[in-house]
Amino acid sequence: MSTIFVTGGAGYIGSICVEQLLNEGYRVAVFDNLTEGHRKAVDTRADFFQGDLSDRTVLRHAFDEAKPDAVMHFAASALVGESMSNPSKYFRNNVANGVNLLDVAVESGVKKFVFSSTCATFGIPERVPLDETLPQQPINPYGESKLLFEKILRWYGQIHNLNFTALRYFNAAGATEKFGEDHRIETHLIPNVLKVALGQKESVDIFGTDYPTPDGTCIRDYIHILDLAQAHILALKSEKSDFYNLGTGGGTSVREVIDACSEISGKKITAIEKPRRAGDPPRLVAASDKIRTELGWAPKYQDIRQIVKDAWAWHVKNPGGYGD
Ligand SMILES: NC(=O)c1ccc[n+]([C@@H]2O[C@H](COP(=O)([O-])OP(=O)(O)OC[C@H]3O[C@@H](n4cnc5c(N)ncnc54)[C@H](O)[C@@H]3O)[C@@H](O)[C@H]2O)c1
Ligand SMILES: O=c1ccn([C@@H]2O[C@H](COP(=O)(O)OP(=O)(O)O[C@H]3O[C@H](CO)[C@@H](O)[C@H](O)[C@H]3O)[C@@H](O)[C@H]2O)c(=O)[nH]1
Repeated sequence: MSTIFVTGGAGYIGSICVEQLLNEGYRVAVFDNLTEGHRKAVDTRADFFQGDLSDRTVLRHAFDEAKPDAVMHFAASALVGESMSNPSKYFRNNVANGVNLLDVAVESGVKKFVFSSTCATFGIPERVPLDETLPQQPINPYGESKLLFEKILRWYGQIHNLNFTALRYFNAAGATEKFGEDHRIETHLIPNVLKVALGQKESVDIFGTDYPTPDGTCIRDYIHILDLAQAHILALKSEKSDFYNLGTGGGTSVREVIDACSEISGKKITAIEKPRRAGDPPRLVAASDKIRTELGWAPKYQDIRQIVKDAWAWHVKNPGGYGD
């Protein structure tokens, strides 16, 4: 049985990947500083180490105890908008702290590293859907920090013989029965719209209605968290080091997301048109042929309403999130 060391395993995507890894029979050790994550989001079957990636001593201690075969690295600062006002936080956490993790992983003899990268490494793409051959020219510090780490990972792979898979996710969404999305300050579109449906917020903002898209709002490729988790489990088994774009290939505008949330919840959603948010590309949709062909990935959720349905079910059951 393999042991997977999961950084950021108390966060939104990490917690659900941990649950799916455990369901597949892996042993899991979660490492998280709980700045964004929640202790209750850590599956009770996993071991938990509270610590910060900047602290190599604590990190080494956790590796010594867990003795992992592989690392999944979800921990990061991950908000496009915040990165435009506080770039330092992004370069420190996503680059410098990531190098700490790589060093400890290599010293501990880890052979496989799976990294949460992002479509934000591409910036404003020359064409859509985005495949892996497009140039990576980020337009925000968040995307730049993830691109820097991709480059570092390639060097560590080559020099230290570390097998890696970098998954460039598009927009993660949805929930499982037990785990869902609960950020202390919620900036993401779907949970914010659902808060309006729950009566916890009066309205949701639409950031920008003058984009060159059919309805003037930004288009994103929303991928169900379970499809994302499946890609991670396939990546663990891959012997080839590589970079993959990970999305469904379908694009949904901000207005379409709001309509889907209204339909699924049966509630009227008040939306307020606001200026563009800095750092947002107009349209990001994945071409995921490479991961489908090479790793055999096959997403089960293609319809935004199915994704919203699972998110809504979780929010209705947990109106206060994880309650901390
Ligand atoms: N949410 C998305 O749509 C999306 C899309 C593309 C890529 N990603 C990437 O996926 C990963 C997970 O995203 P998420 O939405 O689950 O974010 P999240 O904020 O919910 O989870 C991140 C977790 O990492 C922990 N963490 C952060 N810095 C840490 C540090 N220095 N030491 C220890 N723990 C630390 C936080 O406490 C949190 O639990 C991130 O790397 C993000 O960049 C997310
Ligand atoms: O209240 C809101 C929140 C968001 N948006 C818009 O909705 C779209 C999606 O925004 P959001 O849900 O904040 O996600 P992104 O900014 O696209 O970023 C997510 O998706 C990226 C990949 O596209 C990841 O890299 C990031 O980590 C993750 O936060 C964007 O056009 C936003 O401008 C609104 O109009 N109103």
